[in-house]
Amino acid sequence: MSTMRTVRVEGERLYDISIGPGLLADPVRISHVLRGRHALIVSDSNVAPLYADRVEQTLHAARAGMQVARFVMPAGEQEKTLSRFCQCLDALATLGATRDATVIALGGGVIGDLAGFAAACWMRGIDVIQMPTTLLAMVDSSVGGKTGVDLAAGKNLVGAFHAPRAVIADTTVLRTLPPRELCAGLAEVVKYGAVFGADFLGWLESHASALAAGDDFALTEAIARSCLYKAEVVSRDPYEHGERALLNFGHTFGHAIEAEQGYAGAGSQALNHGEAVAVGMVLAARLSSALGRASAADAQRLQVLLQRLGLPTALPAGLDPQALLARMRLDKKAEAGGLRFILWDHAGLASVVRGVPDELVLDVLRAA
Ligand SMILES: NC(=O)c1ccc[n+]([C@@H]2O[C@H](COP(=O)([O-])OP(=O)(O)OC[C@H]3O[C@@H](n4cnc5c(N)ncnc54)[C@H](O)[C@@H]3O)[C@@H](O)[C@H]2O)c1
Ligand SMILES: O=C(O)C(=O)C[C@@H](O)[C@H](O)[C@H](O)COP(=O)(O)O
Ligand SMILES: [Zn+2]
Repeated sequence: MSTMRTVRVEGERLYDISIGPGLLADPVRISHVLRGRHALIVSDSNVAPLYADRVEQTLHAARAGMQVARFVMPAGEQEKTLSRFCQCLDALATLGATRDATVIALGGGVIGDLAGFAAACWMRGIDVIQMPTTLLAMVDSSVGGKTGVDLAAGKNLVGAFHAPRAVIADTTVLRTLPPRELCAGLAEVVKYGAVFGADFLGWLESHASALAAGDDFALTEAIARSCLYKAEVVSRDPYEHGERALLNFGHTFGHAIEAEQGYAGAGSQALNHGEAVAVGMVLAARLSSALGRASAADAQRLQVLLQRLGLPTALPAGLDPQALLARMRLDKKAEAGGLRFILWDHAGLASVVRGVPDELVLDVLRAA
């Protein structure tokens, strides 16, 4: 990958997303966004052995006299918990982190969400620099400032909006990403095409093989285009009062699946976030079609693309439709008046819809 790309996120907290090879070892870029004398690198048991030394060296080179500590937690969605969050705060306390300290979130979306939430809460808010190491984190979770942790009762139920100081995405780290995780990231990429860009959806169809094979050029292009879509939306609606909710396409079903399965992690058979969103988008498209919005052919087109990208599109066996529906009632889009879904109209267009009958949702789940 040779091209360097920058996407700016506007709004009350303006920041840049830098995308390109070798950025974890670039002290100049990070020196512009580093303050104070304390930095806590938050990472997981897979990523830290690969990349934490490199980042620590870069921090020292960027700023003389930096005190750098690490909080390394076990990998996996099952670890995105309040108890790990508390341990992360303890690590900030041990470091003696002052209000000008920086949290470095080095990892996938689990690390980005948890570390970002710790940064949001420590002394009521310190800087976080997102250094995403999965495709999913590069295209989605590192951007936009949603942070938080899961509860057994549901995904991301505790959290805060806390925009990063910067996002630094070193694309070379994708070479060590397991293929299953690469595919998971492609699900969120497809989401942007489905919801915002018919042209982009077509581009994804014509580059599906290259993307699934991890082609450098195709991935860099997909990351930059996804970040542009997300940056535009979160710049206009940072706190999800309106159109930002469209980024939740597929997530009402997807989050219910993740929680009902007990979350992905060591020894678990559960779908990971990207996979659950892939299934969720297919179900949302079918629900849209059952309501006379999207055509059945469009729903089928989405399913075929996701399958070509190595993603599941069927509900895992053994999940009870009623239990999934009950999970959806704790979705953050739900209101006292009932569920709200992001439904699909056609490629590039989706809407927030209230008043979908429970029976129709159950029909879609039973048929999946
Ligand atoms: N805040 C947001 O806006 C937002 C958006 C989308 C998703 N999310 C959240 O993100 C999470 C999913 O993120 P994810 O898919 O990145 O999962 P993840 O963080 O669990 O990472 C996936 C796996 O890849 C490993 N890994 C990461 N980078 C690697 C690398 N370069 N080389 C080798 N292994 C590597 C990790 O250790 C982990 O085992 C979910 O919790 C989801 O809710 C948040
Ligand atoms: O940034 C957003 O807004 C999103 O909805 C992006 C989603 O891909 C992401 O999974 C997010 O964490 C879901 O947010 P939630 O508010 O439904 O928990
Ligand atoms: Zn998501």
